[in-house]
Amino acid sequence: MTDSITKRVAGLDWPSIQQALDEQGFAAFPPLLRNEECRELISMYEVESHFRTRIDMARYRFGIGEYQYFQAPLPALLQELRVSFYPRLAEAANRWQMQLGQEAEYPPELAQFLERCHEHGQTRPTPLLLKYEAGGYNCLHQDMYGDVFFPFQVVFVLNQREKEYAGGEFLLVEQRPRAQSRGHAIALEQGAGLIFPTQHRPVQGTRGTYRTTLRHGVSTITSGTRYSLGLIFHDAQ
Ligand SMILES: O=C(O)CCC(=O)C(=O)O
Ligand SMILES: [Fe+2]
Repeated sequence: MTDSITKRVAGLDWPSIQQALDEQGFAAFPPLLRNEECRELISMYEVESHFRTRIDMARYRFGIGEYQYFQAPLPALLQELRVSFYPRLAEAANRWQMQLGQEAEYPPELAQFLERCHEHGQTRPTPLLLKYEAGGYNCLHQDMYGDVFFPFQVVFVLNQREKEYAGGEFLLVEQRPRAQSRGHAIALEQGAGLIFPTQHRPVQGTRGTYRTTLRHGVSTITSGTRYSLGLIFHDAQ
């Protein structure tokens, strides 16, 4: 009973995910990581040698909490997640480019995309673990780390909502041109994830396609501790 991450990712309902991405810009999927895998990721948080950088969010006024960027080589589980999510998201990314009248620019495999990052001096891995305690939060932001960036990222919540923490919804705010912004608060179960846009998404209007701007964050954790795993596909400068 050890079906691989690759198999589990292939087994997600991709037609519905692609449709949700096109219609609302983001797509949640049911638990993909098992409880033991979530526990293992959480326990990695304390092992310094896994990480290249630790950020105390308050220090930069990013929020209250902390996160650490994994160091290369990534743990096998993360590498497999990044490699297996990428091709389907590249499909969506290229579809969105076409809708905006731009060229499909994302190669079909992660390795090719990372080569492009490396050519632009972006060589440091970006997958990260985040940890927030009661009172913690993550301000609305975007995660670009250089000229080259992938238009989607994925986040997983690693512990049990309502049992181990409360509050701490994932927030996504969409800024529409010449209109007020719309917010989504998304609660994720342990091991479940969300695919969301890094910066923009195309929306079909009555007079053609336009772009909205997205920012994401996390609402205040009201009790307990919340850990999450951020899967970012572009490397950083
Ligand atoms: O903790 C979260 O759910 C948000 C993580 C985040 O900002 C990211 O994955 O880029
Ligand atoms: Fe983020």
